[in-house]
Amino acid sequence: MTLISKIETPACGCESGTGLVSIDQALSLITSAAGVIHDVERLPLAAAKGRVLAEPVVALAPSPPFDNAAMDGYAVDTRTLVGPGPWRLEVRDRILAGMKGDRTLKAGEAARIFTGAPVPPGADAVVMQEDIDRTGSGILLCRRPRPGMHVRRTGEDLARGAKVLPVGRRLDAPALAAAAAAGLATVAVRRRVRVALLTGGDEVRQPGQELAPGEIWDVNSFMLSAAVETPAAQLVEVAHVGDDPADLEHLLGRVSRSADLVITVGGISVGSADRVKPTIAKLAGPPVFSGVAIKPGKPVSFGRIGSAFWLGLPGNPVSAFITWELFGRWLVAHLAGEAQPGRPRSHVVTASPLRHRPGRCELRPARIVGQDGTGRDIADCSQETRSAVVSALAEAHGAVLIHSDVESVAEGSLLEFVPFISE
Ligand SMILES: Nc1nc2c(c(=O)[nH]1)N[C@H]1C(S)=C(S)[C@@H](COP(=O)(O)OP(=O)(O)OC[C@H]3O[C@@H](n4cnc5c(N)ncnc54)[C@H](O)[C@@H]3O)O[C@H]1N2
Ligand code: MOO
Repeated sequence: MTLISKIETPACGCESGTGLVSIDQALSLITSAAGVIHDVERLPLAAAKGRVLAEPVVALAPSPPFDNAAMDGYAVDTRTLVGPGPWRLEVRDRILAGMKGDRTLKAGEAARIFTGAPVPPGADAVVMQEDIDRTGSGILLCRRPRPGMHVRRTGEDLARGAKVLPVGRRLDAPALAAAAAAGLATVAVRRRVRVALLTGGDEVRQPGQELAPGEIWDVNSFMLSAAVETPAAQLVEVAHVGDDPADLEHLLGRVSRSADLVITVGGISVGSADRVKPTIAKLAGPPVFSGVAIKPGKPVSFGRIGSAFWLGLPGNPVSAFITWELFGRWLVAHLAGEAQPGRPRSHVVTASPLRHRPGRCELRPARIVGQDGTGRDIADCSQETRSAVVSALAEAHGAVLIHSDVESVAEGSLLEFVPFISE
């Protein structure tokens, strides 16, 4: 079902007796719980980039709307070229893109024509200007053109009424091109998913502030704000809360009334200061899942708070980023109504042998460093994933997936690759 599930065999071990769910179980629990946000808005095409269609796009007119030249050259009627060539044709008319071009071509005539200009009545082919010889006021054709040559036929791209884009299609550049070619001025799209991002911890200060002993600069709010905000998802609140559970409870209660998705970062592990899960339990009862057999990111959890969904990411920045990429993007794509959430599967070969401690499936940040002789990407990564090493993240193009039961990966082995998305 998912890009991960196809490669994750039952022997993977993610499921085995750990009290944690597998990656695939987590994705499927998210899919079952997260319904599409049904609110729809109509936007001008220019404002719809990255949004998800709530109604199909249907062509209002054929595209192209008239037969037109695919090349700069001469419009001719192949039916009037009798006998063996060469044929001399007198050039009448000069038809540029945007002109009517409605004068009928007569036998023995050609019309000068430019790319995109309407092919005049009577003509059935366009000969490239490179393929003729000019002779005074005429042209000399040495080779017989094929009927239809270099003519873009009315409706050959889209017929009137053709279904161009389905509900659930994200309006990327090619989809916007298709909607524009279909003649739509506006499109019906889902409203943006409203996301609240709550980071935590008394030790966290803003970059630039002086650090007292034991304090660190905030990484997560910058990293996740940048990752979360997309055309389909809108950050409605970014807030930091200290370790006082009462503050967290108050904030969660408030943002869960205005957001569709509340993301907490940190405070989700087992320490006594890790107050997110008890607070969520107090406010909303048990989560849908609490912990995934994945490294990094084991404590990642998912559930509800009131009418909002809750995604609890671990505080270690690498763990937070990987779990966002894997589970957060999946969740947002479902809420946004994307018909095909997830990303195309891809595989890479490893640049060097890898060691792995069996237990959890690992997503190890990796950098594409070249291609092998068969064109496959070669991924380089370190011998371990360290969940607080942010510098490794900045160098990575994505993460390789190492199965939980694997102890070593030989150089050149094929591994699934999860690219990091930058929008
Ligand atoms: N006894 C156990 N300890 C831990 C376990 C465990 O199973 N048993 N799991 C470890 C794993 S795995 C992870 S991942 C972390 C997750 O911890 P939390 O989600 O509770 O996160 P925190 O403790 O709040 O923070 C972890 C780490 O990240 C730093 N941090 C937090 N916020 C930020 C921020 N905004 N910017 C930069 N760095 C941040 C924080 O200072 C900590 O160093 O738990 C392990 N422990
Ligand atoms: O699962 Mo944690 O993210 O390894 O540090």
